[in-house]
Amino acid sequence: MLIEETGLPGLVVVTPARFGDSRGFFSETWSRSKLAQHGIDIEFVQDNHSLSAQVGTVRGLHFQKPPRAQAKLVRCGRGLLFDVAVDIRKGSPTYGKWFGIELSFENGRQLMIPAGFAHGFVTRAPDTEIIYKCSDGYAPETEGALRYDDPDLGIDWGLGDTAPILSAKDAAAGAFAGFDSPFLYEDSAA
Ligand SMILES: Cc1cn([C@H]2C[C@H](O)[C@@H](COP(=O)(O)OP(=O)(O)O[C@H]3O[C@H](C)C(=O)[C@H](O)[C@H]3O)O2)c(=O)[nH]c1=O
Repeated sequence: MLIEETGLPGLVVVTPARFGDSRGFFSETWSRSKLAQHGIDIEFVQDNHSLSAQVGTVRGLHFQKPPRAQAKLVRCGRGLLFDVAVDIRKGSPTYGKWFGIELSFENGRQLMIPAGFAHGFVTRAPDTEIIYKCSDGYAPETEGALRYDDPDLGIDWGLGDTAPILSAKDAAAGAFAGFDSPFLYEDSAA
């Protein structure tokens, strides 16, 4: 398992080993003990899996507020996506900064997103499936959202002039300016 830093504290790229043979490959896509050896000990309680049929589908930027905040371990089961995490932990040295990475079945990469980050992605292939583990269950009453194209976040989704496919919820998401984050850096780092 390879762990790579991203420049945003706590946000890392995880690439599990793949054991290839004449049949294909085997990979432990999640091992609590192996992650714990790298200081990442999270009890995941829910797996999510979504399919986005069209290229240019944007889901996000979403988070659940404490006490139902979710850490996520994100991977791509099929297709290609650009996964983005935004540090929204007040007091963080990288508050308001974002990191993005292409995840695909082929590259086998995963993004380990601690609580205190907003999460979103854009699809770059048809019929793209995202699969991710969450450290708390679904609590819609605690959900928050920020606009994917917020000028203060300045995320480069690689959409060019293409208008994304958005849910009504995401089209109505709030601005980062004036956002009163419920996350404190020390809380997330705890
Ligand atoms: C998140 C979630 C949703 N749902 C139901 C609620 C709706 O009937 C339907 C679609 O929900 P939503 O439009 O919120 O799904 P996404 O836009 O993919 O939201 C997710 O997208 C970003 C990328 C995330 O990181 C979050 O996990 C999550 O916010 O699934 C559930 O039953 N359980 C759940 O945990």
